[in-house]
Amino acid sequence: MISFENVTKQYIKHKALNDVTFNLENGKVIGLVGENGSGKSTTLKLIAGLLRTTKGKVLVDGQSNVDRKISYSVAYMSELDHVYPFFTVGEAIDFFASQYNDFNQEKAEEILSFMKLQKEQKVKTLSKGNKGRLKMTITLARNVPYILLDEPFSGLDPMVRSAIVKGLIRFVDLETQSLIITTHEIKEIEPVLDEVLVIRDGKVLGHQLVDDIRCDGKDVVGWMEQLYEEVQIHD
Ligand SMILES: Nc1ncnc2c1ncn2[C@@H]1O[C@H](COP(=O)(O)OP(=O)(O)OP(=O)(O)O)[C@@H](O)[C@H]1O
Repeated sequence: MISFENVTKQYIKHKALNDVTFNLENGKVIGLVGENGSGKSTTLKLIAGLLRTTKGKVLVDGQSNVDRKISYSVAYMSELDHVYPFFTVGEAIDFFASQYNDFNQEKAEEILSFMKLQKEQKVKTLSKGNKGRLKMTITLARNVPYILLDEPFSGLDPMVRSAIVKGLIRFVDLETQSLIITTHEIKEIEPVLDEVLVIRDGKVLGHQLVDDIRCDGKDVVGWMEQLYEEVQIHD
């Protein structure tokens, strides 16, 4: 389980997260959504142990996010390009396999083929969308309990987005893994989501099981619109 206990994260003067508390249970696909600058990437970076909290605690299976052992539990796909551009796709896969004991090369090959990437292609010649596919491949190929994807679908052609969203779920074993995704593509991702966490101005605006949203006769976008309307009335 991932727990945020009264977490504040302040960058110089700005509070990206402000006294946030929530728990994310294991074995789920969780969408972390909200407007630009609301604090989604900061939340993922805290879980990945890349940032320290200003106040409060982030715990992953009871262990502090800044404990070095966190890297054995969490695979994090950043928004940034972090793959050496002069590698071929195949060399990039070999490199990450050499860096992580939990990297499953066979699974990486399967995901590459699903993503329609050729091993001979040079990383620097890949389009933005294909670089994203490669980063997703590298992250999903790790056998770790928590997979974090930061904006994995940006740059992907809208025509293939839904197919990729549904396909990538095949590569996550929800018996042993959880998938947490930040995204603005809510409609495309909704079919695979178990739970949604909405962040607004560094606060949790809503946290709900998708099944419960559907029981109320709404979809995720409709539910979010209602949340935003309610908060605007109170602002
Ligand atoms: N390294 C940093 N230094 C200063 N401010 C930062 C830094 N990183 C993020 N911020 C600020 O913190 C706030 C939250 O940023 P964050 O990247 O977490 O938002 P986000 O919800 O992921 O946004 P987006 O959807 O645009 O990616 C923003 O106001 C952002 O400008």
